[in-house]
Amino acid sequence: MCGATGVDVRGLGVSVAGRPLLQGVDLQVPPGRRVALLGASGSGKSLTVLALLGLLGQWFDVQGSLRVAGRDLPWRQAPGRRPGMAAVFQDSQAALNPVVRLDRQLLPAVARRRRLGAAAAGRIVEELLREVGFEDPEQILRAHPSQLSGGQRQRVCLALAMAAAPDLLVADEPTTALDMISQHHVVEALRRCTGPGRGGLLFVTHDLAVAADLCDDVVVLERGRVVEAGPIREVVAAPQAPFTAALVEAARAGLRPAPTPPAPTPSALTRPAPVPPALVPPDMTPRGAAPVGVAS
Ligand SMILES: Nc1ncnc2c1ncn2[C@@H]1O[C@H](COP(=O)(O)OP(=O)(O)OP(=O)(O)O)[C@@H](O)[C@H]1O
Repeated sequence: MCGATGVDVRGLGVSVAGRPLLQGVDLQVPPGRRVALLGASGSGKSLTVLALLGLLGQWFDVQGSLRVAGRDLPWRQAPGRRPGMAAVFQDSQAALNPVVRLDRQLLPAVARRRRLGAAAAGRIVEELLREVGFEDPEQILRAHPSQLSGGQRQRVCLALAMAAAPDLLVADEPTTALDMISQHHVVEALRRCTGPGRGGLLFVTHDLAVAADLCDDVVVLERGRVVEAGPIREVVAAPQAPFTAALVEAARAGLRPAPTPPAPTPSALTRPAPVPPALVPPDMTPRGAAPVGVAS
């Protein structure tokens, strides 16, 4: 549904009681492209997402235009009515009913969204769960949300979002509360569900390393304004805005291995845990520095 033009936000401004919160935000997500929306806490990422999904409260004044597949859309629309869009949020616990088994949540939702009978919906649910990385979908379907880890719950939410076969998936800080291994599984699931030949992705995060691993482009927000935008590899290699340069430097510092401990024979307890290679985008390692995850 996003057609050849995808999603095109121009001059988005949001204010409340005359106080500007977003100003002149431009954001494009071409079909099948993965775009990171990056910014510090309070920079305006969530407001941008809410505007995109049509979910901003009436008390916000909104300016600018939103075109999806060449069609102008209003800034407010009833939940679930945005054509071609689906979303996952940070709090996967709140997105699922904790006291209802997952099969009783997923099957009716998929049957409704795809207009299928129970048997066909069951097959689609299994396919979706496999796509987000579950080898045994039946075991997941028999579980209650509280029996899953945060990362597993997030992938269930992703499967549910993909039931709508969205042209644009909005993932609002889906990995923020997760440990590195769970984060890796969620990132790989997002990679499988979006990209060329699939829908586009708007990946909202404050983590540049994860964004660089997953996304093609980046839009950097600072205090409600876009301070940098472009292909993420170029931005990481040569950030123009001071804020982006600080983010790149911080990400590099965070990814460097800890100094070698003084003990002559380092044990597993004194060594930094190895980072899965897929979590470390190659161009985040400064020239001359040891690759992350390789014990020095
Ligand atoms: N309902 C509201 N009323 C007034 N100000 C608001 C409201 N919601 C958000 N803001 C302000 O808008 C700015 C952007 O908030 P937003 O939640 O979009 O930031 P964010 O980048 O998503 O931050 P975080 O990463 O912490 O979620 C902040 O200064 C915030 O205080």
